[in-house]
Amino acid sequence: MTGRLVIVGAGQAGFALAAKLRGLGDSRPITIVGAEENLPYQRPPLTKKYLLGEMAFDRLLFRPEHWYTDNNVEIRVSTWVEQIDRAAKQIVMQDGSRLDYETLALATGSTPRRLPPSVGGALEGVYLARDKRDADLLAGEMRPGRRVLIIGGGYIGLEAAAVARHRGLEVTLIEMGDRILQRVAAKETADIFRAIHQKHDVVIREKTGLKQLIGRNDHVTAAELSDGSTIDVDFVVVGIGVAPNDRLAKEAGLEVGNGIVVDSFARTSDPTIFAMGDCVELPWEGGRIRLESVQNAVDQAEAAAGIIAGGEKAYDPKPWFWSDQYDVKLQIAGFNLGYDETLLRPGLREGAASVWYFKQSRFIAVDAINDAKAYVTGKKLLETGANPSREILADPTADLKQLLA
Ligand SMILES: NC(=O)c1ccc[n+]([C@@H]2O[C@H](COP(=O)([O-])OP(=O)(O)OC[C@H]3O[C@@H](n4cnc5c(N)ncnc54)[C@H](O)[C@@H]3O)[C@@H](O)[C@H]2O)c1
Repeated sequence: MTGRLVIVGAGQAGFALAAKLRGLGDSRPITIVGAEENLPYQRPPLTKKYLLGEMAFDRLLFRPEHWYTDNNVEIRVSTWVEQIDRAAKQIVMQDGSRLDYETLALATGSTPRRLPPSVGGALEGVYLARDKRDADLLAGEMRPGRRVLIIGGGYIGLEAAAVARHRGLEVTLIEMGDRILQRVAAKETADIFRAIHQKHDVVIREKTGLKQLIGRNDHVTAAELSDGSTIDVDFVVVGIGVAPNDRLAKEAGLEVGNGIVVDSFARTSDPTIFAMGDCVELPWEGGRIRLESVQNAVDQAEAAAGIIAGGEKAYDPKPWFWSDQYDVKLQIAGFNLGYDETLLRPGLREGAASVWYFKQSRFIAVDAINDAKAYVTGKKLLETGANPSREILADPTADLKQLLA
Protein backbone atom coordinates (compact mmCIF):
# COMPACT_ATOMS: atom_id res chain seq x y z
CA MET A 1 0.00 0.00 0.00
CA THR A 2 1.10 3.56 -0.61
CA GLY A 3 2.65 5.18 2.45
CA ARG A 4 1.05 7.68 4.76
CA LEU A 5 -0.01 11.17 3.72
CA VAL A 6 0.26 13.56 6.62
CA ILE A 7 -1.66 16.82 6.32
CA VAL A 8 -0.57 19.61 8.64
CA GLY A 9 -3.50 21.96 9.15
CA ALA A 10 -7.14 21.02 9.70
CA GLY A 11 -8.75 23.98 7.98
CA GLN A 12 -10.56 24.32 4.66
CA ALA A 13 -7.56 23.27 2.53
CA GLY A 14 -6.42 20.37 4.73
CA PHE A 15 -9.91 18.92 4.92
CA ALA A 16 -10.53 19.40 1.17
CA LEU A 17 -7.36 17.48 0.33
CA ALA A 18 -8.35 14.46 2.43
CA ALA A 19 -11.95 14.49 1.22
CA LYS A 20 -10.98 14.77 -2.44
CA LEU A 21 -8.45 11.92 -2.18
CA ARG A 22 -11.11 9.67 -0.71
CA GLY A 23 -13.53 10.88 -3.39
CA LEU A 24 -10.98 9.80 -5.99
CA GLY A 25 -10.86 6.34 -4.43
CA ASP A 26 -7.36 6.82 -3.02
CA SER A 27 -7.04 4.60 0.03
CA ARG A 28 -3.60 5.43 1.39
CA PRO A 29 -3.48 6.14 5.14
CA ILE A 30 -4.12 9.80 5.89
CA THR A 31 -3.51 11.69 9.12
CA ILE A 32 -4.65 15.28 9.55
CA VAL A 33 -2.95 17.17 12.36
CA GLY A 34 -4.54 20.40 13.56
CA ALA A 35 -3.76 22.85 16.35
CA GLU A 36 -7.41 23.69 17.08
CA GLU A 37 -9.53 21.58 19.36
CA ASN A 38 -12.36 21.21 16.83
CA LEU A 39 -12.92 18.98 13.84
CA PRO A 40 -12.40 20.91 10.59
CA TYR A 41 -15.06 23.59 10.10
CA GLN A 42 -15.96 26.47 7.80
CA ARG A 43 -14.60 29.83 8.88
CA PRO A 44 -16.59 32.32 6.74
CA PRO A 45 -19.77 32.18 8.91
CA LEU A 46 -17.69 33.09 11.99
CA THR A 47 -17.97 36.79 11.13
CA LYS A 48 -21.49 36.42 9.76
CA LYS A 49 -24.28 34.02 10.80
CA TYR A 50 -22.35 32.26 13.57
CA LEU A 51 -21.41 35.54 15.24
CA LEU A 52 -25.01 36.67 14.93
CA GLY A 53 -26.08 33.52 16.77
CA GLU A 54 -28.08 32.33 13.73
CA MET A 55 -26.01 29.22 13.05
CA ALA A 56 -25.03 26.46 15.45
CA PHE A 57 -21.43 25.26 15.46
CA ASP A 58 -22.44 21.75 14.33
CA ARG A 59 -23.57 23.23 11.05
CA LEU A 60 -20.10 24.64 10.49
CA LEU A 61 -18.41 21.23 10.60
CA PHE A 62 -17.46 19.95 7.16
CA ARG A 63 -18.27 16.39 8.25
CA PRO A 64 -19.41 14.73 11.46
CA GLU A 65 -16.90 12.72 13.48
CA HIS A 66 -17.88 9.32 12.05
CA TRP A 67 -16.90 10.45 8.53
CA TYR A 68 -13.25 10.37 9.60
CA THR A 69 -13.47 6.84 10.99
CA ASP A 70 -15.64 5.65 8.12
CA ASN A 71 -13.05 6.95 5.65
CA ASN A 72 -9.94 5.86 7.50
CA VAL A 73 -8.80 9.44 7.97
CA GLU A 74 -7.06 9.81 11.31
CA ILE A 75 -7.55 13.23 12.79
CA ARG A 76 -5.41 14.59 15.59
CA VAL A 77 -6.85 17.79 17.01
CA SER A 78 -5.21 20.08 19.62
CA THR A 79 -1.85 19.02 18.22
CA TRP A 80 0.85 21.54 17.38
CA VAL A 81 3.49 20.54 14.84
CA GLU A 82 6.85 21.98 15.79
CA GLN A 83 9.15 20.81 13.03
CA ILE A 84 9.55 18.89 9.79
CA ASP A 85 12.47 16.45 9.78
CA ARG A 86 12.92 16.01 6.04
CA ALA A 87 15.86 13.63 6.37
CA ALA A 88 13.84 11.22 8.51
CA LYS A 89 10.55 12.00 6.65
CA GLN A 90 8.83 12.70 9.93
CA ILE A 91 6.99 15.57 11.52
CA VAL A 92 7.78 16.42 15.11
CA MET A 93 5.04 17.48 17.53
CA GLN A 94 5.40 19.94 20.38
CA ASP A 95 5.57 17.06 22.87
CA GLY A 96 8.52 15.57 20.94
CA SER A 97 6.54 12.68 19.44
CA ARG A 98 7.09 11.95 15.76
CA LEU A 99 4.96 10.78 12.87
CA ASP A 100 6.29 9.21 9.65
CA TYR A 101 5.14 10.46 6.29
CA GLU A 102 5.69 9.36 2.76
CA THR A 103 3.95 12.46 1.44
CA LEU A 104 3.46 15.64 3.44
CA ALA A 105 0.95 18.39 2.77
CA LEU A 106 1.20 21.79 4.43
CA ALA A 107 -2.20 23.45 4.74
CA THR A 108 -1.21 25.67 7.62
CA GLY A 109 -3.24 28.73 6.62
CA SER A 110 -2.52 32.22 7.88
CA THR A 111 -2.41 34.02 11.21
CA PRO A 112 -4.08 37.35 11.89
CA ARG A 113 -1.76 40.24 12.62
CA ARG A 114 -2.00 41.36 16.22
CA LEU A 115 -1.64 44.79 17.70
CA PRO A 116 1.70 44.94 19.50
CA PRO A 117 1.58 45.09 23.32
CA SER A 118 3.35 48.48 23.11
CA VAL A 119 0.09 50.02 21.80
CA GLY A 120 -2.16 48.09 24.18
CA GLY A 121 -2.62 44.96 22.09
CA ALA A 122 -2.32 42.71 25.15
CA LEU A 123 -5.15 44.40 27.09
CA GLU A 124 -8.28 42.42 27.88
CA GLY A 125 -11.18 43.24 25.62
CA VAL A 126 -9.04 43.24 22.45
CA TYR A 127 -10.18 40.52 20.06
CA LEU A 128 -9.23 38.97 16.76
CA ALA A 129 -11.84 37.35 14.54
CA ARG A 130 -10.20 34.24 13.15
CA ASP A 131 -11.37 31.04 14.78
CA LYS A 132 -14.29 29.64 16.73
CA ARG A 133 -12.76 30.69 20.02
CA ASP A 134 -12.43 34.30 18.87
CA ALA A 135 -16.01 34.30 17.57
CA ASP A 136 -17.36 32.88 20.85
CA LEU A 137 -15.53 35.53 22.87
CA LEU A 138 -16.72 38.26 20.55
CA ALA A 139 -20.32 37.04 20.58
CA GLY A 140 -20.25 37.38 24.38
CA GLU A 141 -19.29 41.06 24.03
CA MET A 142 -21.91 41.95 21.44
CA ARG A 143 -24.67 43.39 23.61
CA PRO A 144 -26.90 46.35 22.74
CA GLY A 145 -25.58 49.77 23.63
CA ARG A 146 -21.95 48.72 24.05
CA ARG A 147 -19.26 50.65 22.20
CA VAL A 148 -16.91 48.76 19.92
CA LEU A 149 -13.89 50.07 18.06
CA ILE A 150 -13.07 48.09 14.95
CA ILE A 151 -9.54 48.48 13.68
CA GLY A 152 -9.14 47.79 9.95
CA GLY A 153 -11.49 48.37 7.03
CA GLY A 154 -11.06 45.02 5.27
CA TYR A 155 -13.68 42.25 5.16
CA ILE A 156 -13.10 41.24 8.77
CA GLY A 157 -13.70 44.78 9.99
CA LEU A 158 -16.71 45.44 7.77
CA GLU A 159 -18.41 42.11 8.47
CA ALA A 160 -17.84 42.54 12.21
CA ALA A 161 -19.26 46.08 11.98
CA ALA A 162 -22.43 44.77 10.28
CA VAL A 163 -22.96 42.13 12.98
CA ALA A 164 -22.31 44.64 15.76
CA ARG A 165 -24.89 47.07 14.35
CA HIS A 166 -27.36 44.24 13.95
CA ARG A 167 -26.87 43.55 17.64
CA GLY A 168 -27.45 47.22 18.54
CA LEU A 169 -23.89 48.26 19.41
CA GLU A 170 -22.31 51.66 18.79
CA VAL A 171 -19.65 51.06 16.16
CA THR A 172 -16.60 53.10 15.17
CA LEU A 173 -14.36 51.67 12.46
CA ILE A 174 -10.92 53.12 11.76
CA GLU A 175 -8.90 52.47 8.63
CA MET A 176 -5.38 53.83 8.42
CA GLY A 177 -5.30 53.72 4.61
CA ASP A 178 -6.95 56.34 2.39
CA ARG A 179 -10.12 54.30 2.29
CA ILE A 180 -11.73 51.03 3.33
CA LEU A 181 -11.18 47.92 1.17
CA GLN A 182 -8.05 49.46 -0.33
CA ARG A 183 -6.19 46.16 -0.57
CA VAL A 184 -9.01 44.22 -2.19
CA ALA A 185 -11.39 46.48 -4.10
CA ALA A 186 -11.69 49.61 -6.24
CA LYS A 187 -12.75 53.01 -4.97
CA GLU A 188 -16.25 52.56 -6.46
CA THR A 189 -16.85 49.41 -4.40
CA ALA A 190 -15.42 51.06 -1.29
CA ASP A 191 -17.72 54.08 -1.83
CA ILE A 192 -20.77 51.79 -2.00
CA PHE A 193 -19.81 49.90 1.18
CA ARG A 194 -18.94 53.09 3.06
CA ALA A 195 -22.40 54.45 2.23
CA ILE A 196 -24.08 51.20 3.30
CA HIS A 197 -22.32 51.21 6.67
CA GLN A 198 -22.96 54.90 7.22
CA LYS A 199 -26.64 54.31 6.49
CA HIS A 200 -26.50 51.77 9.33
CA ASP A 201 -24.87 54.39 11.62
CA VAL A 202 -21.37 52.97 11.65
CA VAL A 203 -18.87 55.78 12.17
CA ILE A 204 -16.17 55.19 9.56
CA ARG A 205 -12.95 57.12 9.99
CA GLU A 206 -10.52 56.65 7.13
CA LYS A 207 -6.91 57.87 7.08
CA THR A 208 -7.06 57.22 10.81
CA GLY A 209 -4.81 54.79 12.61
CA LEU A 210 -4.46 53.79 16.21
CA LYS A 211 -2.00 55.61 18.42
CA GLN A 212 -2.66 53.46 21.44
CA LEU A 213 -5.27 51.70 23.47
CA ILE A 214 -5.76 52.86 27.03
CA GLY A 215 -6.71 50.45 29.78
CA ARG A 216 -7.86 50.39 33.38
CA ASN A 217 -7.20 47.28 35.48
CA ASP A 218 -5.76 45.65 32.34
CA HIS A 219 -9.03 46.08 30.40
CA VAL A 220 -9.31 48.41 27.41
CA THR A 221 -11.40 51.53 28.10
CA ALA A 222 -10.42 54.02 25.40
CA ALA A 223 -8.45 54.47 22.21
CA GLU A 224 -6.20 57.33 21.22
CA LEU A 225 -6.32 57.76 17.46
CA SER A 226 -3.70 59.10 15.07
CA ASP A 227 -5.62 62.36 14.56
CA GLY A 228 -5.18 63.15 18.25
CA SER A 229 -8.75 62.32 19.28
CA THR A 230 -9.69 59.83 22.00
CA ILE A 231 -12.81 57.67 22.05
CA ASP A 232 -14.24 55.58 24.88
CA VAL A 233 -14.69 51.91 24.04
CA ASP A 234 -15.93 48.77 25.75
CA PHE A 235 -14.01 46.41 23.50
CA VAL A 236 -11.98 46.31 20.30
CA VAL A 237 -11.96 44.06 17.23
CA VAL A 238 -8.71 43.88 15.29
CA GLY A 239 -8.91 43.05 11.57
CA ILE A 240 -5.62 44.31 10.21
CA GLY A 241 -4.69 41.52 7.84
CA VAL A 242 -3.01 38.14 7.98
CA ALA A 243 0.43 36.62 7.45
CA PRO A 244 1.05 33.19 5.91
CA ASN A 245 1.98 30.38 8.29
CA ASP A 246 5.20 29.39 6.57
CA ARG A 247 7.52 28.94 9.55
CA LEU A 248 7.62 25.12 9.37
CA ALA A 249 8.48 25.26 5.67
CA LYS A 250 11.09 27.97 6.15
CA GLU A 251 12.81 26.13 8.99
CA ALA A 252 12.78 22.93 6.94
CA GLY A 253 14.67 24.75 4.19
CA LEU A 254 11.85 24.85 1.64
CA GLU A 255 11.66 27.83 -0.70
CA VAL A 256 9.53 30.55 0.86
CA GLY A 257 8.60 33.97 -0.55
CA ASN A 258 5.38 35.65 0.52
CA GLY A 259 4.24 32.19 1.60
CA ILE A 260 5.49 28.71 0.75
CA VAL A 261 6.50 28.69 -2.91
CA VAL A 262 4.68 26.04 -4.94
CA ASP A 263 4.37 25.22 -8.63
CA SER A 264 1.10 24.74 -10.52
CA PHE A 265 0.93 21.23 -9.09
CA ALA A 266 1.04 22.48 -5.47
CA ARG A 267 4.55 21.01 -5.12
CA THR A 268 7.06 22.78 -2.91
CA SER A 269 10.79 22.72 -3.60
CA ASP A 270 10.78 19.22 -2.00
CA PRO A 271 8.87 16.83 -4.33
CA THR A 272 7.47 14.86 -1.37
CA ILE A 273 5.96 17.98 0.22
CA PHE A 274 2.88 19.77 -1.12
CA ALA A 275 1.38 23.00 0.16
CA MET A 276 -1.96 24.69 -0.43
CA GLY A 277 -4.32 27.45 0.66
CA ASP A 278 -3.58 30.75 2.42
CA CYS A 279 -0.02 29.70 3.29
CA VAL A 280 1.31 29.43 -0.27
CA GLU A 281 2.59 31.65 -3.01
CA LEU A 282 1.53 30.21 -6.34
CA PRO A 283 2.14 30.93 -10.02
CA TRP A 284 -0.11 33.58 -11.58
CA GLU A 285 0.26 35.19 -15.00
CA GLY A 286 4.02 34.92 -15.10
CA GLY A 287 4.47 36.05 -11.51
CA ARG A 288 3.42 34.68 -8.13
CA ILE A 289 0.56 35.57 -5.82
CA ARG A 290 -0.91 34.59 -2.50
CA LEU A 291 -4.68 34.11 -2.48
CA GLU A 292 -6.55 34.29 0.82
CA SER A 293 -9.84 32.68 -0.03
CA VAL A 294 -12.04 29.64 0.39
CA GLN A 295 -12.04 29.11 -3.38
CA ASN A 296 -8.26 28.90 -3.50
CA ALA A 297 -8.02 26.62 -0.47
CA VAL A 298 -10.54 24.17 -1.91
CA ASP A 299 -9.58 24.26 -5.58
CA GLN A 300 -5.86 24.10 -4.95
CA ALA A 301 -6.27 21.25 -2.46
CA GLU A 302 -8.47 19.36 -4.91
CA ALA A 303 -5.95 19.87 -7.70
CA ALA A 304 -3.19 18.66 -5.36
CA ALA A 305 -5.28 15.60 -4.53
CA GLY A 306 -5.38 14.78 -8.24
CA ILE A 307 -1.59 15.05 -8.48
CA ILE A 308 -0.99 13.03 -5.30
CA ALA A 309 -3.33 10.34 -6.62
CA GLY A 310 -1.27 10.14 -9.81
CA GLY A 311 -2.91 12.70 -12.12
CA GLU A 312 -1.25 15.47 -14.10
CA LYS A 313 -3.77 18.30 -14.16
CA ALA A 314 -2.26 21.61 -13.06
CA TYR A 315 -4.14 24.04 -10.84
CA ASP A 316 -5.45 26.97 -12.85
CA PRO A 317 -6.85 29.45 -10.28
CA LYS A 318 -10.32 30.83 -11.03
CA PRO A 319 -10.71 33.16 -8.06
CA TRP A 320 -14.05 34.07 -6.56
CA PHE A 321 -14.97 35.56 -3.19
CA TRP A 322 -18.03 36.75 -1.35
CA SER A 323 -18.99 38.85 1.63
CA ASP A 324 -22.33 39.33 3.40
CA GLN A 325 -22.97 42.59 5.24
CA TYR A 326 -26.49 43.49 6.43
CA ASP A 327 -28.76 42.49 3.52
CA VAL A 328 -26.03 43.15 0.99
CA LYS A 329 -24.30 40.34 -0.84
CA LEU A 330 -20.98 41.10 -2.48
CA GLN A 331 -19.82 38.49 -5.00
CA ILE A 332 -16.47 38.81 -6.70
CA ALA A 333 -15.34 36.87 -9.75
CA GLY A 334 -11.75 37.08 -10.93
CA PHE A 335 -8.76 38.75 -9.30
CA ASN A 336 -8.30 42.48 -9.77
CA LEU A 337 -4.51 42.52 -9.30
CA GLY A 338 -2.92 45.32 -11.31
CA TYR A 339 -6.18 46.80 -12.65
CA ASP A 340 -5.81 50.13 -14.45
CA GLU A 341 -9.43 50.90 -15.30
CA THR A 342 -12.83 50.35 -13.70
CA LEU A 343 -16.41 50.74 -14.85
CA LEU A 344 -19.32 51.20 -12.46
CA ARG A 345 -22.58 49.72 -13.72
CA PRO A 346 -25.65 50.72 -11.72
CA GLY A 347 -28.05 47.82 -11.23
CA LEU A 348 -31.68 47.94 -12.20
CA ARG A 349 -32.90 47.23 -8.68
CA GLU A 350 -32.22 49.68 -5.87
CA GLY A 351 -29.01 48.79 -4.06
CA ALA A 352 -27.66 46.70 -6.93
CA ALA A 353 -24.47 47.63 -8.77
CA SER A 354 -21.35 46.10 -10.24
CA VAL A 355 -17.79 47.28 -10.67
CA TRP A 356 -15.90 45.86 -13.64
CA TYR A 357 -12.08 45.77 -13.61
CA PHE A 358 -9.79 45.95 -16.63
CA LYS A 359 -6.04 45.60 -17.02
CA GLN A 360 -4.58 46.90 -20.27
CA SER A 361 -8.14 46.85 -21.67
CA ARG A 362 -8.61 43.17 -20.72
CA PHE A 363 -11.50 42.29 -18.39
CA ILE A 364 -10.08 40.68 -15.23
CA ALA A 365 -12.67 40.84 -12.42
CA VAL A 366 -16.09 42.03 -11.31
CA ASP A 367 -17.49 43.03 -7.90
CA ALA A 368 -21.23 42.39 -7.96
CA ILE A 369 -23.24 44.05 -5.21
CA ASN A 370 -26.70 42.51 -4.82
CA ASP A 371 -26.41 41.70 -8.49
CA ALA A 372 -26.19 37.96 -9.11
CA LYS A 373 -26.60 38.45 -12.85
CA ALA A 374 -23.49 40.62 -13.06
CA TYR A 375 -21.56 38.03 -11.04
CA VAL A 376 -22.63 35.08 -13.17
CA THR A 377 -22.01 36.99 -16.39
CA GLY A 378 -18.58 38.14 -15.22
CA LYS A 379 -17.64 34.62 -14.17
CA LYS A 380 -18.65 33.19 -17.55
CA LEU A 381 -16.75 35.91 -19.42
CA LEU A 382 -13.64 35.12 -17.40
CA GLU A 383 -13.99 31.41 -18.19
CA THR A 384 -14.18 32.09 -21.91
CA GLY A 385 -11.64 34.92 -21.89
CA ALA A 386 -14.09 37.21 -23.71
CA ASN A 387 -13.93 40.98 -23.28
CA PRO A 388 -17.32 42.59 -22.54
CA SER A 389 -18.57 45.53 -24.60
CA ARG A 390 -18.19 48.75 -22.59
CA GLU A 391 -21.31 50.21 -24.22
CA ILE A 392 -23.48 47.37 -22.96
CA LEU A 393 -21.89 47.46 -19.51
CA ALA A 394 -22.39 51.20 -19.22
CA ASP A 395 -26.08 50.95 -20.12
CA PRO A 396 -27.96 49.82 -16.98
CA THR A 397 -31.02 48.90 -19.06
CA ALA A 398 -29.07 46.60 -21.38
CA ASP A 399 -29.44 42.86 -20.75
CA LEU A 400 -26.08 41.41 -19.69
CA LYS A 401 -26.99 38.22 -21.56
CA GLN A 402 -25.95 40.01 -24.74
CA LEU A 403 -22.36 39.94 -23.50
CA LEU A 404 -22.37 36.16 -23.64
CA ALA A 405 -23.84 35.86 -27.12
N1 LIG B 1 -15.86 37.60 2.99
C1 LIG B 1 -14.57 37.38 2.85
O1 LIG B 1 -14.05 37.06 1.78
C2 LIG B 1 -13.74 37.51 4.07
C3 LIG B 1 -14.31 37.80 5.29
C4 LIG B 1 -13.49 37.94 6.39
C5 LIG B 1 -12.13 37.78 6.22
N2 LIG B 1 -11.62 37.46 5.02
C6 LIG B 1 -10.17 37.30 4.83
O2 LIG B 1 -9.52 37.26 6.07
C7 LIG B 1 -8.26 37.89 5.96
C8 LIG B 1 -8.11 38.98 6.98
O3 LIG B 1 -9.02 40.03 6.71
P1 LIG B 1 -8.71 41.49 7.16
O4 LIG B 1 -9.91 42.29 6.90
O5 LIG B 1 -8.12 41.45 8.53
O6 LIG B 1 -7.47 41.88 6.21
P2 LIG B 1 -7.22 42.95 5.06
O7 LIG B 1 -5.76 42.93 4.82
O8 LIG B 1 -8.09 42.68 3.89
O9 LIG B 1 -7.66 44.36 5.67
C9 LIG B 1 -7.00 44.93 6.76
C10 LIG B 1 -7.18 46.44 6.76
O10 LIG B 1 -6.68 46.95 7.97
C11 LIG B 1 -6.00 48.18 7.73
N3 LIG B 1 -5.06 48.39 8.84
C12 LIG B 1 -3.92 47.72 9.09
N4 LIG B 1 -3.36 48.17 10.23
C13 LIG B 1 -4.17 49.14 10.72
C14 LIG B 1 -4.15 49.98 11.86
N5 LIG B 1 -3.16 49.89 12.77
N6 LIG B 1 -5.14 50.88 12.04
C15 LIG B 1 -6.15 50.95 11.14
N7 LIG B 1 -6.22 50.19 10.04
C16 LIG B 1 -5.25 49.29 9.83
C17 LIG B 1 -5.35 47.95 6.38
O11 LIG B 1 -5.05 49.17 5.76
C18 LIG B 1 -6.41 47.14 5.65
O12 LIG B 1 -7.31 47.97 4.95
C19 LIG B 1 -8.16 38.39 4.54
O13 LIG B 1 -7.57 37.38 3.79
C20 LIG B 1 -9.60 38.52 4.15
O14 LIG B 1 -9.77 38.53 2.76
C21 LIG B 1 -12.39 37.34 3.94
